[in-house]
Amino acid sequence: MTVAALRLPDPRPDWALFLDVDGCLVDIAPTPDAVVVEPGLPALLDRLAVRFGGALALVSGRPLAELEQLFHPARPAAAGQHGLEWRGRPPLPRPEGFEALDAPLQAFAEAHPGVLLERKSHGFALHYRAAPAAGAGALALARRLAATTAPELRVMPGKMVVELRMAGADKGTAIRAFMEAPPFRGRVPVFAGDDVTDEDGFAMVNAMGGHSIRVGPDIGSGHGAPPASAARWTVPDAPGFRRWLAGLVVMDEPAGEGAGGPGT
Ligand SMILES: O=P(O)(O)OC[C@H]1O[C@H](O[C@H]2O[C@H](CO)[C@@H](O)[C@H](O)[C@H]2O)[C@H](O)[C@@H](O)[C@@H]1O
Repeated sequence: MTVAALRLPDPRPDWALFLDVDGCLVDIAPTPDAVVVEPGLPALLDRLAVRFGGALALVSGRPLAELEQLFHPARPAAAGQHGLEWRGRPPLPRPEGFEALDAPLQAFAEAHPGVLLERKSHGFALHYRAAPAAGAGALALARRLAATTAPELRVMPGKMVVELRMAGADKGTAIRAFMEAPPFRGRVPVFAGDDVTDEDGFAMVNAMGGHSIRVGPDIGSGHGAPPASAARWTVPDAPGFRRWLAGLVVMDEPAGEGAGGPGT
């Protein structure tokens, strides 16, 4: 099993940066719309994009429109909804049974005070951060709906959330797609994430000879024991990750790999 190293890789100008949003670029907040973007962050993203030859992308579970709103006036490359949504590409058709999910999910939210239903164009998220006892029920409901009503949807537990999203893409396939074209092609992929939903991204950059960075210790979804993470590097928290990110703007010329490299 991989054991994440307790430090971060030495930066190199030939990196392509892939960044998760919640829990990395912004701290986890009580509700999705309560997150706070640090005032200098949009400008930092712009400067990093320049630093890495344009090879910087957000890879998030959030819809693209929200990413653009959050980081305005910066508008970095981005894949939304866990790799299902791409700027400039026609939206995918909605999966069979999608509309029929709204009513039972909304009924669950109404029956469990504190549970919040987030609607996306190709998925739903039942947030139970304010009602942790509802987590098991939310997961059971999502599994039942996926099995009986919408077979193209996948159940994906995350941080105090159960997501139902269309199959066919994930953060790993999103990173691979970015890496197939300029300005990403030929670079070393580096992906940072904090949640179990980021594991596909970690596995992909590992397979491509890149760096996987886990932000924070609690990669688990809250459902049972935390799964082992494929990430090879780790940083204790999101503010620490953002400090490291800020340092990349002023990095020296190629330093090579740090002594010892990541833990294995
Ligand atoms: O892939 P990400 O960019 O990390 O997005 C994952 C999900 O993040 C949001 O939910 C999470 O963050 C909220 C705000 O901090 C928090 O309240 C919630 O408990 C977390 O699960 C977002 O609402 C989802 O749509 C994203 O898929």
